[in-house]
Amino acid sequence: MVVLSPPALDHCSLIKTCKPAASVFTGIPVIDMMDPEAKTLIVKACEEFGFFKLVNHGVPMEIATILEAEALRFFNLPQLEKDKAGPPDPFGYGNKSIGANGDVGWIEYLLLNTKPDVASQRTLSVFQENSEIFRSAVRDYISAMKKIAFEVVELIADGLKIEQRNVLSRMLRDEKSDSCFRLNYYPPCPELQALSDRNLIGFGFGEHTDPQIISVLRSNNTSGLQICLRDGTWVSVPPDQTSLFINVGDSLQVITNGRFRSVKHRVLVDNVKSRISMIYFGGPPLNEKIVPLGCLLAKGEESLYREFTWSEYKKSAYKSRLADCRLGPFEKTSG
Ligand SMILES: C=C1C[C@]23C[C@@]1(O)CC[C@H]2[C@@]12CC[C@H](O)[C@@](C)(C(=O)O1)[C@H]2[C@@H]3C(=O)O
Ligand SMILES: O=C(O)CCC(=O)C(=O)O
Ligand SMILES: [Fe+2]
Repeated sequence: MVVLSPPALDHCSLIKTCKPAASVFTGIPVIDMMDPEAKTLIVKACEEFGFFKLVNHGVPMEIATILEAEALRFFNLPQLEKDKAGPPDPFGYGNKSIGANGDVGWIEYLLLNTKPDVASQRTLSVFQENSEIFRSAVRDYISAMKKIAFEVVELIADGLKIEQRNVLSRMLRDEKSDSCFRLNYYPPCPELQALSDRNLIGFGFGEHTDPQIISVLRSNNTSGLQICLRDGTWVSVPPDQTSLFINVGDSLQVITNGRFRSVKHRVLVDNVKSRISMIYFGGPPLNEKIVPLGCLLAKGEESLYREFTWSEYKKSAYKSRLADCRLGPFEKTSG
């Protein structure tokens, strides 16, 4: 933690020392969803990076553009109005505070339920005139993201040569699937200018892995997202508002017995540009057992993890800090 002289930064907890800026990475796997080889390339990307960019995905850009405009309209409302939609317990508006265990970032967000016509609808109606436009934009976007997530995990099953291609998608398709949706807004942080000489970087969202099976992310054209490569190097992901980015989550790491790795990622803020991102987190039903698929285990290979349900994992994950290794307590070696 760095203590800065007032009045520049009353939010100095959001600023951490950092090694020199990560380089822009040109090696992110790009998967064309229409490519007949997509299934094989997706598996390779999940093994090597736990992350890839999806193009030719067929989601009309307009759906994202409309939602982005509505979200910006919300985040530009007076603070008192936005606060009416909070706190995020579990769904609602959040500001700087991430989760319940002391993590902070230079961020505002809306956490929403992915089930049509429930909490998210109420959250969105609290504050806005014409909130039906926002609600329907959220509904349309979530429904497009669900389709993509189902297809991606079915391609994964194909690529892994699993006979039952719905072995993963059935968990996301289940009406009890515990998925969620997040709209993140990272306002520009002008004070960062003064800090750049001192090698200081502001975090919008600190490093973490996503706990679910798979996350589907779309952002505007502002950079900030970084991923951690297998060798521990942090690299910047070039933004691309027309593409979708897929993250392997902790649950998929377990289901593949570590063959896929959940990707560590984080978001840095910019001093002039705001970033907006929208993420669908595809999770299993609460009572689902998260165990390696038998067909993926080689003869004699044992699970690296003790058996647990998504409900148990989620309970434990939500007690952790962002940067914690959430799978640690479930690894067999840790007793
Ligand atoms: C600090 C936390 C925020 C988080 C719950 C947690 O205790 C650890 C995981 C965090 C995370 C990361 C991915 C998603 O953004 C999220 C909604 C999730 O499911 O796990 C967040 C949680 C959150 O913001 O509440
Ligand atoms: O905003 C982003 O690009 C990533 C945010 C993120 O990792 C999250 O919400 O879990
Ligand atoms: Fe994340």
